[in-house]
Amino acid sequence: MTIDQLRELVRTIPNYPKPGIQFRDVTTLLLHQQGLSETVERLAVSVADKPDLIAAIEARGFVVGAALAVRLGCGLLLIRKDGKLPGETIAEDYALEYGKDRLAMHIDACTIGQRVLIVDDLLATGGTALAAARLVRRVGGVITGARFVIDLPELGGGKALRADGIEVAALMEFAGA
Ligand SMILES: O=P(O)(O)OC[C@H]1O[C@H](OP(=O)(O)OP(=O)(O)O)[C@H](O)[C@@H]1O
Ligand SMILES: Nc1ncnc2[nH]cnc12
Repeated sequence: MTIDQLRELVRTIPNYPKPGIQFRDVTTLLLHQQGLSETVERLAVSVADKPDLIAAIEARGFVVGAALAVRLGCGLLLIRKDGKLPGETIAEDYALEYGKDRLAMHIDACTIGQRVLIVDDLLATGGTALAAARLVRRVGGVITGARFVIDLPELGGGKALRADGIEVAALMEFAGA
Protein backbone atom coordinates (compact mmCIF):
# COMPACT_ATOMS: atom_id res chain seq x y z
CA MET A 1 0.00 0.00 0.00
CA THR A 2 1.12 3.55 -0.64
CA ILE A 3 1.24 6.20 2.08
CA ASP A 4 -1.64 7.97 0.33
CA GLN A 5 -3.74 4.79 0.57
CA LEU A 6 -2.89 4.49 4.28
CA ARG A 7 -3.74 8.17 4.76
CA GLU A 8 -7.16 7.65 3.20
CA LEU A 9 -7.91 5.04 5.89
CA VAL A 10 -7.69 7.72 8.62
CA ARG A 11 -11.12 9.25 9.21
CA THR A 12 -11.51 12.93 10.06
CA ILE A 13 -14.26 13.90 12.50
CA PRO A 14 -14.85 17.66 12.72
CA ASN A 15 -15.48 19.37 16.05
CA TYR A 16 -14.51 16.41 18.26
CA PRO A 17 -13.97 16.44 21.21
CA LYS A 18 -14.32 20.24 21.11
CA PRO A 19 -15.47 22.79 18.50
CA GLY A 20 -12.69 23.61 16.06
CA ILE A 21 -10.75 20.35 16.48
CA GLN A 22 -10.40 18.16 13.41
CA PHE A 23 -10.09 14.77 15.08
CA ARG A 24 -7.87 12.37 13.09
CA ASP A 25 -9.41 9.01 13.90
CA VAL A 26 -6.94 6.14 13.58
CA THR A 27 -9.54 3.48 14.46
CA THR A 28 -10.61 3.23 10.81
CA LEU A 29 -7.02 2.49 9.79
CA LEU A 30 -6.77 -0.18 12.52
CA LEU A 31 -9.92 -1.88 11.17
CA HIS A 32 -8.21 -2.52 7.85
CA GLN A 33 -6.13 -5.71 7.94
CA GLN A 34 -3.62 -4.63 5.32
CA GLY A 35 -3.61 -1.05 6.59
CA LEU A 36 -2.73 -2.21 10.08
CA SER A 37 0.06 -4.56 9.03
CA GLU A 38 1.50 -2.00 6.58
CA THR A 39 1.46 0.65 9.30
CA VAL A 40 3.40 -1.58 11.71
CA GLU A 41 5.84 -2.65 8.99
CA ARG A 42 6.53 0.93 7.91
CA LEU A 43 7.13 1.98 11.51
CA ALA A 44 9.44 -1.00 12.04
CA VAL A 45 11.67 -0.20 9.06
CA SER A 46 11.93 3.41 10.25
CA VAL A 47 13.71 2.21 13.40
CA ALA A 48 17.40 1.80 12.53
CA ASP A 49 18.57 0.78 15.97
CA LYS A 50 16.46 -1.67 17.98
CA PRO A 51 15.58 -0.24 21.44
CA ASP A 52 15.33 -2.32 24.63
CA LEU A 53 11.79 -1.12 25.27
CA ILE A 54 8.94 0.56 23.47
CA ALA A 55 7.14 3.08 25.68
CA ALA A 56 3.55 3.06 24.41
CA ILE A 57 1.16 5.81 25.53
CA GLU A 58 -2.43 5.09 26.60
CA ALA A 59 -4.75 4.50 24.88
CA ARG A 60 -4.29 4.54 21.13
CA GLY A 61 -0.53 4.31 21.49
CA PHE A 62 -0.92 0.90 23.16
CA VAL A 63 -2.21 -0.65 19.94
CA VAL A 64 0.55 0.53 17.66
CA GLY A 65 3.24 0.27 20.34
CA ALA A 66 2.45 -3.34 21.24
CA ALA A 67 2.39 -4.46 17.62
CA LEU A 68 5.69 -2.70 16.95
CA ALA A 69 7.32 -4.22 20.05
CA VAL A 70 6.40 -7.73 18.84
CA ARG A 71 7.64 -6.95 15.31
CA LEU A 72 10.96 -5.49 16.55
CA GLY A 73 11.45 -8.03 19.34
CA CYS A 74 11.59 -5.68 22.32
CA GLY A 75 9.70 -5.25 25.58
CA LEU A 76 6.70 -2.99 26.11
CA LEU A 77 6.55 -0.24 28.75
CA LEU A 78 3.02 1.06 29.36
CA ILE A 79 2.69 4.79 30.03
CA ARG A 80 -0.81 5.21 31.47
CA LYS A 81 -3.15 7.98 32.46
CA ASP A 82 -2.53 8.58 36.18
CA GLY A 83 -4.38 6.40 38.68
CA LYS A 84 -4.50 3.20 36.61
CA LEU A 85 -1.25 1.43 37.47
CA PRO A 86 -1.20 -0.85 40.54
CA GLY A 87 2.44 -0.53 41.60
CA GLU A 88 4.56 2.40 42.75
CA THR A 89 4.41 5.13 40.12
CA ILE A 90 5.85 8.47 39.10
CA ALA A 91 3.66 11.00 37.27
CA GLU A 92 3.98 14.04 35.01
CA ASP A 93 1.37 16.67 34.09
CA TYR A 94 1.02 17.83 30.51
CA ALA A 95 -1.19 19.90 28.21
CA LEU A 96 -2.63 18.69 24.92
CA GLU A 97 -4.55 20.15 21.99
CA TYR A 98 -7.88 19.85 23.79
CA GLY A 99 -7.14 19.82 27.50
CA LYS A 100 -4.67 18.67 30.12
CA ASP A 101 -3.91 15.38 31.80
CA ARG A 102 -1.42 13.44 33.90
CA LEU A 103 0.62 10.43 32.78
CA ALA A 104 2.22 7.82 35.01
CA MET A 105 4.58 4.86 34.79
CA HIS A 106 5.74 2.20 37.19
CA ILE A 107 8.94 3.38 38.83
CA ASP A 108 10.60 -0.01 38.18
CA ALA A 109 9.42 -0.38 34.56
CA CYS A 110 12.74 0.78 33.16
CA THR A 111 16.25 0.51 34.54
CA ILE A 112 19.17 2.94 34.26
CA GLY A 113 20.61 3.01 30.75
CA GLN A 114 17.81 1.10 29.04
CA ARG A 115 17.13 2.42 25.57
CA VAL A 116 13.52 3.43 25.05
CA LEU A 117 11.56 4.36 21.91
CA ILE A 118 8.34 6.35 22.48
CA VAL A 119 5.38 5.27 20.34
CA ASP A 120 1.95 6.85 19.94
CA ASP A 121 -0.69 7.06 17.23
CA LEU A 122 -0.53 10.83 16.81
CA LEU A 123 1.77 13.79 17.47
CA ALA A 124 0.07 17.17 17.94
CA THR A 125 1.61 19.65 20.43
CA GLY A 126 4.07 17.04 21.68
CA GLY A 127 2.94 17.56 25.29
CA THR A 128 2.07 13.89 25.76
CA ALA A 129 5.27 12.51 24.25
CA LEU A 130 7.44 14.98 26.18
CA ALA A 131 5.73 13.99 29.44
CA ALA A 132 6.44 10.33 28.57
CA ALA A 133 10.09 11.21 27.87
CA ARG A 134 10.37 13.00 31.24
CA LEU A 135 9.02 9.92 33.03
CA VAL A 136 11.48 7.57 31.32
CA ARG A 137 14.41 9.91 31.94
CA ARG A 138 13.51 10.33 35.63
CA VAL A 139 14.28 6.63 36.18
CA GLY A 140 17.46 6.75 34.07
CA GLY A 141 16.12 5.49 30.73
CA VAL A 142 17.60 6.84 27.49
CA ILE A 143 15.15 8.02 24.83
CA THR A 144 16.32 6.78 21.42
CA GLY A 145 13.52 8.42 19.45
CA ALA A 146 9.79 8.73 18.97
CA ARG A 147 7.51 7.23 16.30
CA PHE A 148 3.97 8.20 15.36
CA VAL A 149 1.50 7.12 12.72
CA ILE A 150 0.23 10.70 12.27
CA ASP A 151 1.89 14.08 12.70
CA LEU A 152 0.00 17.39 12.80
CA PRO A 153 3.05 19.57 12.04
CA GLU A 154 1.25 22.90 12.49
CA LEU A 155 0.84 22.09 16.20
CA GLY A 156 4.61 22.05 16.63
CA GLY A 157 5.13 18.70 18.34
CA GLY A 158 7.95 17.62 16.02
CA LYS A 159 9.86 20.85 16.68
CA ALA A 160 9.32 20.56 20.44
CA LEU A 161 10.59 16.98 20.56
CA ARG A 162 13.61 17.74 18.37
CA ALA A 163 14.42 20.76 20.56
CA ASP A 164 14.58 18.24 23.42
CA GLY A 165 17.07 16.12 21.46
CA ILE A 166 14.55 13.45 20.47
CA GLU A 167 14.73 11.97 16.97
CA VAL A 168 11.19 11.96 15.52
CA ALA A 169 9.44 10.32 12.57
CA ALA A 170 5.81 9.85 11.54
CA LEU A 171 4.27 7.96 8.64
CA MET A 172 1.96 10.72 7.46
CA GLU A 173 1.04 14.34 8.07
CA PHE A 174 -2.25 16.22 8.17
CA ALA A 175 -2.48 19.98 7.72
CA GLY A 176 -4.30 22.15 10.22
CA ALA A 177 -4.99 21.78 13.90
O1 LIG B 1 0.89 15.82 21.02
P1 LIG B 1 -0.24 16.07 21.98
O2 LIG B 1 -0.81 17.45 21.85
O3 LIG B 1 0.14 15.78 23.39
O4 LIG B 1 -1.45 15.11 21.58
C1 LIG B 1 -1.29 13.78 21.19
C2 LIG B 1 -2.00 12.82 22.11
O5 LIG B 1 -3.44 13.05 22.06
C3 LIG B 1 -4.08 11.81 21.82
O6 LIG B 1 -4.37 11.12 22.99
P2 LIG B 1 -5.51 11.47 24.03
O7 LIG B 1 -4.92 12.26 25.14
O8 LIG B 1 -6.68 12.06 23.30
O9 LIG B 1 -5.85 10.06 24.66
P3 LIG B 1 -6.42 8.65 24.13
O10 LIG B 1 -5.33 7.99 23.30
O11 LIG B 1 -6.63 7.94 25.43
O12 LIG B 1 -7.67 8.88 23.33
C4 LIG B 1 -3.07 11.03 21.01
O13 LIG B 1 -3.33 9.62 21.05
C5 LIG B 1 -1.77 11.39 21.67
O14 LIG B 1 -1.51 10.58 22.81
N1 LIG C 1 -6.57 16.46 16.17
C1 LIG C 1 -6.39 15.33 16.85
N2 LIG C 1 -6.92 14.17 16.39
C2 LIG C 1 -6.73 13.01 17.09
N3 LIG C 1 -6.04 12.93 18.21
C3 LIG C 1 -5.49 14.06 18.70
N4 LIG C 1 -4.74 14.29 19.79
C4 LIG C 1 -4.44 15.61 19.84
N5 LIG C 1 -4.98 16.25 18.78
C5 LIG C 1 -5.63 15.30 18.06
